[in-house]
Amino acid sequence: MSTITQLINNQWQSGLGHDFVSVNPSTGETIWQGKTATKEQVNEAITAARKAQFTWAHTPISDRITVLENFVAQLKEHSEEFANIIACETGKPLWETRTEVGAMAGKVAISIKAHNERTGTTENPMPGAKAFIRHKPHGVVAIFGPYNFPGHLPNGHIVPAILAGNTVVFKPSELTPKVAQYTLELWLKAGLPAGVINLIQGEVETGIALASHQDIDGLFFTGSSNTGHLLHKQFAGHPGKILALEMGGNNPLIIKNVADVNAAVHDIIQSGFITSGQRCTCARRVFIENTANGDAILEKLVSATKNIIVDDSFAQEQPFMGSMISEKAALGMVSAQQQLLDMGATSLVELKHLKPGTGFVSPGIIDVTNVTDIPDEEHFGPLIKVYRFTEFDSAIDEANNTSFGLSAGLLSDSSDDYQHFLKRIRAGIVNWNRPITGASSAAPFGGIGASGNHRASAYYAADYCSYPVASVEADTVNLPDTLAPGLIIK
Ligand SMILES: NC(=O)c1ccc[n+]([C@@H]2O[C@H](COP(=O)([O-])OP(=O)(O)OC[C@H]3O[C@@H](n4cnc5c(N)ncnc54)[C@H](O)[C@@H]3O)[C@@H](O)[C@H]2O)c1
Ligand SMILES: O=CCC[C@H](NC(=O)CCC(=O)O)C(=O)O
Repeated sequence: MSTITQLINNQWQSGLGHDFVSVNPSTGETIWQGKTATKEQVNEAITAARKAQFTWAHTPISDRITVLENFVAQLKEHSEEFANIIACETGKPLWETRTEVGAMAGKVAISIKAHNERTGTTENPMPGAKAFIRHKPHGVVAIFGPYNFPGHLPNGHIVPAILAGNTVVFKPSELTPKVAQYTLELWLKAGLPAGVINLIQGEVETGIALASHQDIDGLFFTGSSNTGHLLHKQFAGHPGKILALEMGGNNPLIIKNVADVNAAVHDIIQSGFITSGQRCTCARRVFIENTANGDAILEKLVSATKNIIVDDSFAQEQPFMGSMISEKAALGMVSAQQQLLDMGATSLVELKHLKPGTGFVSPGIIDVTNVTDIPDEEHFGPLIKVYRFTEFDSAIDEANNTSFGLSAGLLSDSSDDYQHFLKRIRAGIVNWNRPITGASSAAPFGGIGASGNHRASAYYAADYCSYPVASVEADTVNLPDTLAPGLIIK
């Protein structure tokens, strides 16, 4: 196992901090070991990024795109190996990690289109001059990634950032260093110039050293709301630095009048349990109408949930759910469930930790209809909280009764219901008769409130990767035909 795990100025080097390891959560086996980057190494990475930035920004865009397209070719050539590495490090099933690698490759063409459409150059004639709108990169940006999509989500910041001419210092989740290292190996094979993307591995103290460094021009973050809030406080008093925050959610899904019970159950399961509930867009709160139709949907949901296959990433018969990211995360879900039970909730399907030393849990459903004062928290795992409702408007009010606002959805056969819902619900992603997970990279992606700071990523990532420059330009300096009143120039 190599411990040369930091990439600074295209040179691999060992961290000079303390040891840390990455564990396959399905087996408990150590699959990566290294040392954290020290403050000095973070500084070195930022210096390398700074040194490379002007040249990179002024490299013709066609050449920058060539590097990105080479990266896509590398992803395609090594897709199976990469999907295996993501599966080993996250515990996600192989079918899902294959889609993650596919999404990474797809990101490049989408980002190029978005870059041109949203941040291109425009020119307009005006009397005696021309008006231009151009865009410039911010400079050196720090990128922080989460563990649940350790390839795809940092990639969603990195690709548009370097396309726009920024250089990057990337700090991945400490739970997924191996995926990050492999990603950078592919970038190197793609012909990445020195200093354009630097990889800094480590735990919280490495993150703090990077986020608080005075020489970064911005920080693009995907991760938990707690960390995002800390970063936001840290950036207070630095209005010139751009901070893009993509955080968690306490996402509602309302179910009302659906004739096809199986279809409704499918969309609830896809919303709540995909990736073992470890997607920021997962439905945490499912509101089911108190009708015979609601009863039938809940009954089917309970039986289908009990039949969900949970197994190893590489099992011959692929499971719907793999392991959670760690045993700690799995035990955290068991204790969140217990907390709700202690508050008076009723378990409909118990979430169980399946195997000591691993992150395997079975999915759970808990009825919280009669519980008051449920904490407005994101339980980042496969536990659906069910609320039964009678009045649609009360369900919408309760759905909005959260500090978060990432995703929300309605399953209903009535378009009037959807129009009613759409006008009232507060979230950045609002779906009708589709799961609330699985957002498209070709659309803006982000939430309001505690879920983000109005700098949506995916298609709109282009917006926070550069700043607009408005210019009025003329070839020569000319005296205007008419001067301002009181002005005499002879
Ligand atoms: N909205 C989105 O696009 C989106 C996508 C995926 C995940 N998420 C959210 O991410 C969370 C799960 O990911 P996670 O647990 O890896 O998130 P996290 O907040 O624990 O970690 C994210 C990154 O921040 C770093 N970090 C942690 N504390 C820090 C600090 N004090 N200063 C600087 N850096 C610090 C981590 O090392 C990691 O690189 C969930 O809440 C989920 O909803 C959001
Ligand atoms: O865990 C959070 C991401 C969930 C995922 N969203 C995206 O992939 C957004 C698209 C992009 O960033 O390109 C989902 O909605 O399932």
